[in-house]
Amino acid sequence: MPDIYKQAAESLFSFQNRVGGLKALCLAQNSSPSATYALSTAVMDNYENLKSIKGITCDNSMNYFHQIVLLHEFQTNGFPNKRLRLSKETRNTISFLKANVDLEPLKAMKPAAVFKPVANRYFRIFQKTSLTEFAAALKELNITFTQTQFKNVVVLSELPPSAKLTPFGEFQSIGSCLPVLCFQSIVNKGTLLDLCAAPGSKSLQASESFTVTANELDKRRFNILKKRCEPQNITCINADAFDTIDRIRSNQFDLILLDPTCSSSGTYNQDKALAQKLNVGKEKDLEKLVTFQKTILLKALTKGAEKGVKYVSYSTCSINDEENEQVVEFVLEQNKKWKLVNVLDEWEVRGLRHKECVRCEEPGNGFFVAVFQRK
Ligand SMILES: C[S@@+](CC[C@H](N)C(=O)[O-])C[C@H]1O[C@@H](n2cnc3c(N)ncnc32)[C@H](O)[C@@H]1O
Repeated sequence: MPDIYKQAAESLFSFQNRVGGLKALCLAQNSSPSATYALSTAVMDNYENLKSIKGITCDNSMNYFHQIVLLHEFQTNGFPNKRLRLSKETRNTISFLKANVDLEPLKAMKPAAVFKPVANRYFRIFQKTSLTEFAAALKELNITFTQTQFKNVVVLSELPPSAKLTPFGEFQSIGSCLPVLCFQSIVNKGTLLDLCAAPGSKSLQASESFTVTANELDKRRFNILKKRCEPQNITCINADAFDTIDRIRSNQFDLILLDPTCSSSGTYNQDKALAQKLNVGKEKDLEKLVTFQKTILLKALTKGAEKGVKYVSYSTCSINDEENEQVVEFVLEQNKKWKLVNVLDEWEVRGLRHKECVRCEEPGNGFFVAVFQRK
């Protein structure tokens, strides 16, 4: 058994430092990535309670997140068994907590009062999954689910060990599901190029309707993408999206999905205090990020128009106008061959100045999607 406590602490620490999305960071861990993700998200749900415990090192350091993870474990199962192969850091953190923190209030809290999820826990059910089988599996785990407005996206009452649900679908937030749901509402088949694809959630979702090619620049993230996507017959390319766009052949792709690196400010809005403290999305490199987003989208649209692409989606898990509507306005001004297409009428939250676009403003699941159609 690997030391998932240290791995979860590392993932949460990197997530806080905006190295990447929590899911991708956990999946990048060497061993038991799914268990690490389940633990990390459970800690996030419990974070408001854990951070109020007196005596911990409140400095947002790796050590702080290690303490938070172990407090969560202490509260749910007791401190990890000494016989497990725990790292020196985990053993030291347990000793620190035992010596410096009053653990009694944690023991006294009832789990029901403690586990108040901050963000909804979404699950995307595969199209091939029978709802009856899925419901039966959840019943066995004592978990309930509620349907969203999309028939294959549900909210789970709590997070089960992810391996138990692997046959039925994927953990994927409703915001992250939106780009492919938008495409599926316009066309029902075709070829799709996902330009910034790792860790592969949208490529996997898209592969249920389209023939998908998934492109990723970062070698480490590409390896995760490949491991997840190749078994689903998705072609994976490890290259810079700018080069891949240059290599598109005429009529090779009907659709381009562009979900580039962003500030991830939408994933932080579940903890307003933390977001403000970090000044998420308003940091000095926002400008650099926006330049990248504008350049790559413009290139995808320009080449796409030449090579017969019919639709391009642009999405971010940011809630900033600068990374969303302003990027859309910039490219529409620069390239007159494309127009915005109205998507998902039934989705109520729309773009700030463009009712064609969709936004998700739910805490922790902030998202934006625009779909362009070739005129
Ligand atoms: C927001 S994440 C994509 C998430 C993914 N669409 C999913 O749903 O799982 C952005 C990805 O773009 C990749 N990326 C950044 N610049 C790139 C480039 N120039 N070419 C290809 N991929 C790039 C990053 O490494 C990162 O994996």
